[in-house]
Amino acid sequence: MPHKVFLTRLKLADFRNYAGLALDLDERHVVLTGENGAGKTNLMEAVSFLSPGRGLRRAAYGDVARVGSDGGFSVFTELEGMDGSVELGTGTLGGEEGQSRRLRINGTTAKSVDELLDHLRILWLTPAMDGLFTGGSGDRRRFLDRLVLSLDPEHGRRATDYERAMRSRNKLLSEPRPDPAWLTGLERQMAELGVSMAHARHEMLGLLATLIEQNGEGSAFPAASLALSGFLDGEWHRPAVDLEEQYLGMLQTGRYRDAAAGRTLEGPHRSDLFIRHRAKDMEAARCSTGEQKALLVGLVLAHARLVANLTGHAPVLLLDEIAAHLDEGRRAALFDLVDGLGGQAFMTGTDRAMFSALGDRARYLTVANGAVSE
Ligand SMILES: Nc1ncnc2c1ncn2[C@@H]1O[C@H](COP(=O)(O)OP(=O)(O)OP(=O)(O)O)[C@@H](O)[C@H]1O
Repeated sequence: MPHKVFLTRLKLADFRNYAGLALDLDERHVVLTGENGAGKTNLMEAVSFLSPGRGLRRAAYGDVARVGSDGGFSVFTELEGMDGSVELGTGTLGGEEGQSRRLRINGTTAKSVDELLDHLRILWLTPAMDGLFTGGSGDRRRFLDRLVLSLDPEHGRRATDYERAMRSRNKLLSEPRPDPAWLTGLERQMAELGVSMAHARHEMLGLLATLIEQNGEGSAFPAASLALSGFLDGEWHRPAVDLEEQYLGMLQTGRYRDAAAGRTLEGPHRSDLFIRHRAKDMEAARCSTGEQKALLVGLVLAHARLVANLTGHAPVLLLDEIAAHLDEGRRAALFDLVDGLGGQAFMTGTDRAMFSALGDRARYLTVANGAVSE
């Protein structure tokens, strides 16, 4: 059984509709119920800020700070974490400095919010992800990159550096006579970063596929088959150095075309994740709404299991409105699966009765107007 990571205390200040909140928790799951607009998702979003990035809404920090506050917000937690008990505090100061998020670990300022990954992994599933299979490829790439990031903390930096090099190359190509040495330098950077980014994505899909294979069919949630395509397809058995040279060559021969297009037309930023319902052998986008939701739940649970297996620590799960579209049997099966992962899960819904199958495995809290009560 993986080691359990759980929040024992959560404190918010000026976070969305919470002027202030202090909540003591224990190792049980947390069920948040309340009317629409009460602040359930906001509370989950606050927990999602205990991972690097902009949280489960991908929000601008300025939007997160409570309207009427001075523009900063904070999220503080005490945690039984991957490295023992720890206090984590994160937030922004507002004003000019409001754009970057600070992190303090046991009262000491950390170099980067990436250090959160030393203490916990957080995965989430929200209604906004319902369109994952039918929406644009950017959403699926981001979804995949979050999966990779949960196991490989370097992935985020590689992706950011790749994007930065690509933007510089695009800008340089828009100039009348770009410096070829500078261009080659940027392209070499893109080749190294791009290949290692794509490599990490392929590796993640391979691990996930093996885990899904081992678990077989027969769960309440269907198994998915996953494939990445659109960048160096069929080449991933070759050594990374060869692939870097190949991509570098593609960038160099594509300069005129990319200059005309105003963007880089080939690279890992163009690949797409193809997801199929395995038992039906049907692409996910063509499955029914309910089937898509079940596939997504299955995928997130498989990923959570993978994180638990590989790190030895079960991730904290944020499941927003997860029970709403499931029948009673599926709901009970979901709760058993979530509980079986061995981590702490936060779940929201409008009706407490929907969670009855969880019994005393969860703590039940009511949210109203940015306040939480038993
Ligand atoms: N920066 C902010 N300052 C103050 N209030 C905010 C801010 N951002 C959002 N809100 C408010 O927070 C409220 C609660 O939103 P939240 O998404 O948490 O609701 P919820 O309980 O999950 O509801 P639902 O069941 O409809 O999903 C909304 O009324 C919204 O207007």
